[in-house]
Amino acid sequence: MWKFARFVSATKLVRSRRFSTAIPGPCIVHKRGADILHDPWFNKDTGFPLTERDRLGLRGLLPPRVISFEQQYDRFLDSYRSLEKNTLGQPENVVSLAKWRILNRLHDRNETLYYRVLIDNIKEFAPIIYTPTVGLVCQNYSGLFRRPRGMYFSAKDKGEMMSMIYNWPAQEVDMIVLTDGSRILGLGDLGVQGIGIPIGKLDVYVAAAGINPQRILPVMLDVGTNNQKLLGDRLYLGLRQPRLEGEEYLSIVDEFMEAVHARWPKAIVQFEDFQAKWAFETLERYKKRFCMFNDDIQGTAGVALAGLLGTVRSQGRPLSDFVNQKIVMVGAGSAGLGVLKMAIQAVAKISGCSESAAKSQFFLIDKNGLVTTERNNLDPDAAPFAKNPRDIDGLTEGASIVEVVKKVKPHVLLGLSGVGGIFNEEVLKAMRESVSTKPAIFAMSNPTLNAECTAIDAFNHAGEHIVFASGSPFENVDFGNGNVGHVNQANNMYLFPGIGLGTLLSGSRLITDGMLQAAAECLASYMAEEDVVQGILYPSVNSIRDVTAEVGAAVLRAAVKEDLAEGHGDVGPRELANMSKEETVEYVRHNMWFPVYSPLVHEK
Ligand SMILES: NC(=O)C1=CN([C@@H]2O[C@H](COP(=O)(O)OP(=O)(O)OC[C@H]3O[C@@H](n4cnc5c(N)ncnc54)[C@H](O)[C@@H]3O)[C@@H](O)[C@H]2O)C=CC1
Ligand SMILES: CC(=O)C(=O)O
Ligand SMILES: [Mg+2]
Repeated sequence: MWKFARFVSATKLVRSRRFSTAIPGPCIVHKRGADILHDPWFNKDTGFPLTERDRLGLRGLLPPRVISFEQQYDRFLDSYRSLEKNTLGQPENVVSLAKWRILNRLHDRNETLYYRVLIDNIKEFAPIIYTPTVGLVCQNYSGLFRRPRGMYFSAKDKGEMMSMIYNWPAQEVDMIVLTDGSRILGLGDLGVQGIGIPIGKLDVYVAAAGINPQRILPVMLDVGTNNQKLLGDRLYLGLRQPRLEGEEYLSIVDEFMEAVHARWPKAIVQFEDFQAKWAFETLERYKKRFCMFNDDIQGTAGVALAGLLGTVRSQGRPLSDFVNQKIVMVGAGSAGLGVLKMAIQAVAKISGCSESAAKSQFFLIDKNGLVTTERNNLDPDAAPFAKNPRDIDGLTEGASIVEVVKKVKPHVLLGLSGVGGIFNEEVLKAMRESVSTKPAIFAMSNPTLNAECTAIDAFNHAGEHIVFASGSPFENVDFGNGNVGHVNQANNMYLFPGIGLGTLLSGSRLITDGMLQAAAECLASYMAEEDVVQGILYPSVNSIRDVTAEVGAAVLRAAVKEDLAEGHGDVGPRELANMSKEETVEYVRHNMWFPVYSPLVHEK
């Protein structure tokens, strides 16, 4: 079988220069000829040196001229730029899908070049392989489908998963992203088409955390769909049946988790884009049994908390002032409730008060308005955050967003509702009355059209002095007076890669609240004071590998502190425990996979 460590020794050598001349270690390959050209992991296209063409039976299968990696890289970017030029003026969706296609074709053909292009240009390509374009790809998946990527387990596979898991060709898997397609971004139930999300998230894992792409596995758990349009679509590729519910549903997820654990006991499973009820239920069910976390609940919470603490700093106030910040949360689903829970824990920790006392500053709104204890059929997951009518003078059960904002005058208005434009002009103008010197508006829903407001509307209506963050990227806003409104991207992509990598390198078999809190605290303290006072709460996506190294190290050290670190590869728990903070960051950085062509050596 394949050898997996081929790039590790070369990592350091290559990082220092864009195209190093240092020779990386060899890679053993067990195939020859056209089979190599058709394997995107080994394929170098026209980059195979002549000696390698001879050794591997490739002579005559390629045009004679050898093209360097650097030339291939430039050639790809040139064709990408021509595509941009040729599609000028066409509808945005058409252009985005064309860009996704060209990247996807490279991904299918030559992984080394694909990931190199992605890593070097992450800010430009993240919106294509991740939000917002990945949403469009999921919506059009059945039509775009050319070849499978990842694994598909369906309700029809019940009883077979333990053997099916061995159909995956790689011997080792470190990172799995799993979805059931029931809540894809803010786009709802997309059934099997949601596979685009695990694929996109794992691309971010490779780019940001340097997880070896041979050790990743995107997974779709197809338990049916309740999306009538898809059920009636003749091209739909998933099971044509309503979603399984109750014990039937859970037995499928159980079987999958057992199968993964049996083959790869240390693989980390990231649950992604499950509808809220199953997101919460599966997290409680598995978090003490398997190495897993829910990104929408836990990753988002950490990123949002870092942003909320940033807004306190941006007001020039000490972090201890977080306890006095009034926060209106719009959206009581997996993401919104996850954020509330973590933020309330932070207030309790900072102030030393009980969690129930810490709740007083938070107001929760869902599709039926302000959530209070007077609500009929109050969702049990939201119940702990429901307001007692006695404590909300002048507001009643079901009050609208604008009513709550006008009355509370919050420091922060945070949207995780999935409803585009819900922070309308009236709501944004009401934020002008905020008690904060720098009111903050977080429109965190994805993709772009589902954002609660646009950046332009936020600055126009709420004022140029606000702090703004969105889940999908927007351009900074030019006020035309020499000033610019900075747009932050508040997206869990700043945390999940570090959570995964830190856990992997620690060798922990669980992901604890302590490890997640360490990740959030690390991100919260990442930005320098001079940036934060200008409303820059998160680093540029361009520095995502640096952020991930820090976050990964924080997670690893938390695992060591909790005595959960069993070590990874040759590095045992004692060595991990003896590393200083700086050494841990360097260790994490050093273990990031980096794409370069290695000499291929054939072995039978
Ligand atoms: N920026 C980021 O990193 C992340 C963003 N998200 C985004 O957050 C959104 C929500 O995700 P989940 O919580 O998992 O979804 P969900 O479906 O579990 O929850 C949505 C919530 O919004 C509420 N809601 C719906 N319509 C509303 C309205 N008109 N007014 C007020 N509230 C309304 C619902 O009652 C529900 O409580 C999605 O768009 C998702 O893409 C999710 C995770 C991370
Ligand atoms: C970013 C993300 O995880 C979501 O929108 O669901
Ligand atoms: Mg998600």
